[in-house]
Amino acid sequence: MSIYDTLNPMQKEAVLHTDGPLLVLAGAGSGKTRVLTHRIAYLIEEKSINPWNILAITFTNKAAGEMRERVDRLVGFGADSIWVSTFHSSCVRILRRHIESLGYTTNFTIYDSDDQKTLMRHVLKGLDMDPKIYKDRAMLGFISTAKNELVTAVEFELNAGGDFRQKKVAQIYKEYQSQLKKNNALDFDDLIMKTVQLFQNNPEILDYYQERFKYIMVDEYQDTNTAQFKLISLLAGKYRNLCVVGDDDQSIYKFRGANIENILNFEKAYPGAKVIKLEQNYRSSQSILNAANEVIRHNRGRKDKTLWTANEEGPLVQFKQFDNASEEADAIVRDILNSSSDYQDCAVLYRTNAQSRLIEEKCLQHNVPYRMVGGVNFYQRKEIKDVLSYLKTIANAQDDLASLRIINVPKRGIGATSLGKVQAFASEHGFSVYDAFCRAKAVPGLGKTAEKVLKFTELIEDFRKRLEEETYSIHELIEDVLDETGYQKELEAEGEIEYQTRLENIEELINKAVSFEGEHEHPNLSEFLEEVALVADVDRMDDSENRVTLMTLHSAKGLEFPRVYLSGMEDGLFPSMMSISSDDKEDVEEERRLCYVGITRARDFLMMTAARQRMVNGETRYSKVSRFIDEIPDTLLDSNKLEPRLSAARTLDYDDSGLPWGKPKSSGRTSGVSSFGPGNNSYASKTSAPVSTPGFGKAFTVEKSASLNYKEGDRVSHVKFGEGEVLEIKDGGRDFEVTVQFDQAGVKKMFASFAKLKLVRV
Ligand SMILES: Nc1ncnc2c1ncn2[C@@H]1O[C@H](COP(=O)(O)OP(=O)(O)OP(=O)(O)O)[C@@H](O)[C@H]1O
Ligand SMILES: [Mg+2]
Repeated sequence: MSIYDTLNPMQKEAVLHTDGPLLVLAGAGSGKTRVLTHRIAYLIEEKSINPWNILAITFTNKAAGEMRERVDRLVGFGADSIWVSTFHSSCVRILRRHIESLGYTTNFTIYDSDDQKTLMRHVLKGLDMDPKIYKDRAMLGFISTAKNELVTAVEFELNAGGDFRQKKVAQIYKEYQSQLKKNNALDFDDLIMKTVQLFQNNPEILDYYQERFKYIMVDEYQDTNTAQFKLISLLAGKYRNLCVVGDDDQSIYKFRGANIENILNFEKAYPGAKVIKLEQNYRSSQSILNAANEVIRHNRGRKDKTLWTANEEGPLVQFKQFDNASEEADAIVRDILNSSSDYQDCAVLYRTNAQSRLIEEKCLQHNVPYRMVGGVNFYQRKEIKDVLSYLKTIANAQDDLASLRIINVPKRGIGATSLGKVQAFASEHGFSVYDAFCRAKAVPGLGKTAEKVLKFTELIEDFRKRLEEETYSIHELIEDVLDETGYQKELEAEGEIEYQTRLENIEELINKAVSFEGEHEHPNLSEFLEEVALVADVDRMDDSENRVTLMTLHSAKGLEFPRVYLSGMEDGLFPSMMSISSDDKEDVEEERRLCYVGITRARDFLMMTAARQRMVNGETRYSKVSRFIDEIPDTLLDSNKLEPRLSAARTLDYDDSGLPWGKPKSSGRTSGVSSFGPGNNSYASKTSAPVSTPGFGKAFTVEKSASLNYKEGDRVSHVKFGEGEVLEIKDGGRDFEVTVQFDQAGVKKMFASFAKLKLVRV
């Protein structure tokens, strides 16, 4: 039996249609991604296309890796010469070869959102603009939107006309761009836009890539923006062998400039295009698919399509409403424990990153291993950014942000005033900051500080020399940087817990370097930094371990899990408050698509949950059940939503604002939430007296430390410090502060959620 026999007739048709434009427009789980992988195999095996001539674009690096693996399995050879990568990674590869024609050098740095913010603040300061009026995030937002639409700073200025504010933004955009250039750096949006410019200005380079990529495929096409659309149009312009697959119902990146028209107008942009629709879902049970179809049916302005499945009916979709978010999280984790599923088959999805904290805590409490995708991105952590800044300075002397970040980390007695002088000197002579550091003696007024600065540059130069030796590896470099710069010593001085966590993070970076070295024949530092800059959050998921996955709905796109929990189904959270209060109806529709994405990640089992009461930004919010739940007929739900339920109140007490909380769900549609705050109940206060809960006329007492499974006087154990006795547990606001007398390590004070203490049963 050939691999193509495992496809249904429509899928097969899509695989066999290799020449000319093709759009596969189909709902979730209908095998779009599978069509792409089989198509690649078919091109190579049956049509004898050179793998070298194939370009496949995926949405995340993880998806790229999976696709490569699947193709590898199908064809068994040649897969490594196919370009399977994200838009950003493909553009980086192209720019690394050709960017010089745009006036950058090929060792350019890629700025992440933190770097962008730092740079923006610097720009606003330089332009003497009030950061309260011109907020860095808003300005970066305008610039990003412009870039996604391929609008340059100059065009932006022209478009601004007489509009005062727009003119100011134009000025900021211009300066931001010139600072990027000065730092030989590109932001993420630049990667696409510069590649488009490169192709537009250099027909011979475009021609080279058109010849190279004779067959182009794009997954998740509904989330491409104008710049990406242009890029693809340029590349496919000559041979038109372009196959895109997507689902207009899963377009969830409008806020990043995704243009749903790209998919809806594909036939206009590519006259004669073949369009194939797939209607059979292979992923989900009938119950799950029914619920998904019901929700998405409520969107207007969509191409009508109904998915069916031959899969089993499976259990009804569950909906459970809890009194508060802590109970919700607790119930989810308990349900995972009670199920017979492997941890790795379970995913907990949420609308906002902030929701993950409670779920994480409950996992820790119940000893359920988990991996969190997103949240505080590993690479955003201070110590990681510090070490990477050293590496960036070593790799690229033009990266001012990096050099400025570490010149006085660890402390070298080089103050802000001295740095001001160096920067002034640098801009006067057109040097990078690092080059100015090297000429510290010539910087006016630097005095004795010059020596200190030169010591730093000597160190950097020394590292560079070592790197020239072939036997010297990146992970050795990191270790030497930690040691010889005194960075590690300074960390040690911060206190045990801080030091341990930070060091563990750095160790993880070293591990990353080691595996990078294993994967590359000639590992080089710039490439390592590039790979690190491009790891989207979702790429940190490691399938090899048996862990529950916690992730936002956005990062779950394209993935599937046997058992899915969709948490926080509350109006005001999901759909978000912003979408509800927006004048644009389309905003709630985008949230609804996100809900559809969430539901359709599940294969066999789906539980949706809501909390009546939740802390949001330090305020207690009382919410009604999400309208998306209302949209699913009761017959399709196994639900407790109509039963007013009194909490078992194990862990929390409630604020006594005198306001009703979470009225039992009414049958009418709701259009918002009430937010009362600030609440006083992020955790119950230890000293709190029994409080009465309005609306229920019943009082309950709460034992604060109930959410920890140990108390003062108990024996506990810690991964690093071993066993000890709990001396004190204090309410530290967001977390408990626990003081422990360890047998070996002495007295330590730590936050409960970080310390991960385990009760030792004696
Ligand atoms: N013809 C088929 N026979 C058996 N299984 C299939 C078939 N087509 C797809 N599948 C399976 O169905 C699941 C969903 O397929 P795939 O991920 O390709 O769907 P998709 O349309 O890309 O979904 P999404 O819209 O979520 O990205 C996968 O587990 C895939 O292996
Ligand atoms: Mg897919």
